[in-house]
Amino acid sequence: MSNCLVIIPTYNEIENIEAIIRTVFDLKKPFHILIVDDNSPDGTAENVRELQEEFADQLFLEVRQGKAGLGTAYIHGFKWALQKEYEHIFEMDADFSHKPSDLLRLHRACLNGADLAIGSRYKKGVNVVNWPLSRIILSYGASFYVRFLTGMPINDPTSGFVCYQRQVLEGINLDAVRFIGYAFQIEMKYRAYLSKFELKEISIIFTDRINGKSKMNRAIIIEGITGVIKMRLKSLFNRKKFQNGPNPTKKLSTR
Ligand SMILES: Nc1nc2c(ncn2[C@@H]2O[C@H](COP(=O)(O)OP(=O)(O)O[C@H]3O[C@H](CO)[C@@H](O)[C@H](O)[C@@H]3O)[C@@H](O)[C@H]2O)c(=O)[nH]1
Repeated sequence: MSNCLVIIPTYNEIENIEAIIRTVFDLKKPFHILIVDDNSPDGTAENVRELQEEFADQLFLEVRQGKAGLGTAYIHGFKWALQKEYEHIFEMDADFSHKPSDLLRLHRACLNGADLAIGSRYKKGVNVVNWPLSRIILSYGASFYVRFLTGMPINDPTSGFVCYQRQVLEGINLDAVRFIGYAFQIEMKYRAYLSKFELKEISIIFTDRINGKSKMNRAIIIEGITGVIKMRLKSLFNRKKFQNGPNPTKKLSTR
């Protein structure tokens, strides 16, 4: 039994899914993988089912009815993981924009005491390869915007490459998480930050996908811009709702 689960949300990732799964299973650490697929029309889930015959005890699949957003896909995955024994739960994109071998670096940071390790594109300059300038400006600008509004000392709050200690997910009220697009990444980090968990950024290089398409759209951008202001105001007026905090009774023993 592995104590590390990598959650990969997928929508139309047929060109990447098999390669990313094989690459993670080839790493030195025995990771498990949970794919949360939103009934992708391109047959991503069927491809995963075929691979489950080869990786029966390591590869899991949850298929939802339709495209319902990256945020709710992760919440679904977190709840699934918390019903099992996993101690470290990772988020990673399916498209190789996050280098699977960096999972080991995020894991090490959590083993060394971080509650939440963030694969950070902006910890040391701008480490993004092959994104158009407009996307870099949007993403980098978003980091300034979030830091300015929330005061959270994180250079890459929208990063989708993360390792959570189990106790962080147990300490956050997952049913209260509101964002469904990429702003979900900001909300999770903000809730963890307000709950006094230790967040640590690990510098990574993010390389834009070669295969398939980004699911970024206007609604995701608008949710990010307006949602962060609402989130900040809510946290000012009702801080307790954001501050579940570490729950010592739920902490796992160090096995
Ligand atoms: N199940 C599910 N998966 C989804 C959905 N939308 C996107 N995904 C999956 O989520 C991952 C990230 O989506 P991309 O569309 O590839 O993201 P990106 O544009 O490259 O965005 C990156 O930058 C964002 C902003 O900095 C990050 O927030 C995001 O996590 C990612 O790293 C991919 O595995 C994609 O299939 C959805 O509605 N449902």
